[in-house]
Amino acid sequence: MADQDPHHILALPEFDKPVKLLIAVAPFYRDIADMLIAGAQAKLEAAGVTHDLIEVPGALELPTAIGLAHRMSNYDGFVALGCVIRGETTHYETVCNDSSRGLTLLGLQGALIGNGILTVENHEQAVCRADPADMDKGGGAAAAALHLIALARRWGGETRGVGFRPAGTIQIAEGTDRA
Ligand SMILES: Nc1c(NC[C@H](O)[C@H](O)[C@H](O)CO)[nH]c(=O)[nH]c1=O
Ligand SMILES: CC(=O)[C@@H](O)COP(=O)(O)O
Repeated sequence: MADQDPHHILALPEFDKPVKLLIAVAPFYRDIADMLIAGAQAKLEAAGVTHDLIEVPGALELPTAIGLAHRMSNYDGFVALGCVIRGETTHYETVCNDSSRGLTLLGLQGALIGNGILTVENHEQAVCRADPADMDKGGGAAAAALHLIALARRWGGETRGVGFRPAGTIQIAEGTDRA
């Protein structure tokens, strides 16, 4: 059950200022995407935060879409949702590795992202991981984004538009505990 999933053992952070996230979805498998969305939306609602939702064709487009939103809008964080199922060729490795690495590189540049892209061998594996009543990976990705936003607010003030600051230059926001 989702409650047993290690990604759900941290209590959701609480925020004293509004938080807005972007859920970016690659509905290559519509049924799986809908379950991931439901899990992520439930988690964000439980945390009392708002969100927008966009869709792109596939997982390979998720880093580009999130990068655009990070540069051109003012979301506090992002949830990337998708499902990659192995086919006959090596394209699976490309889609998995490049979508994941793209999100990681964006994270290192200051975009606060929870990665809910499933990389599985078959549809059955995807269903139990996407199901909010089972492993709830969509909810887990949303929770991860919220924890990163809480960290950013603890150490660096508002997250909107915050970029990656070299070590030693982070401004400690008034009233927060020093890191
Ligand atoms: N095979 C899967 C894909 N493939 C499509 C790529 O993500 C991309 O949209 C295309 O190469 C055009 O750039 N995408 C998934 O999300 N899941 C798959 O299983
Ligand atoms: C993960 C994929 O890109 C997959 O759908 C491609 O299938 P195939 O390797 O059979 O072309």
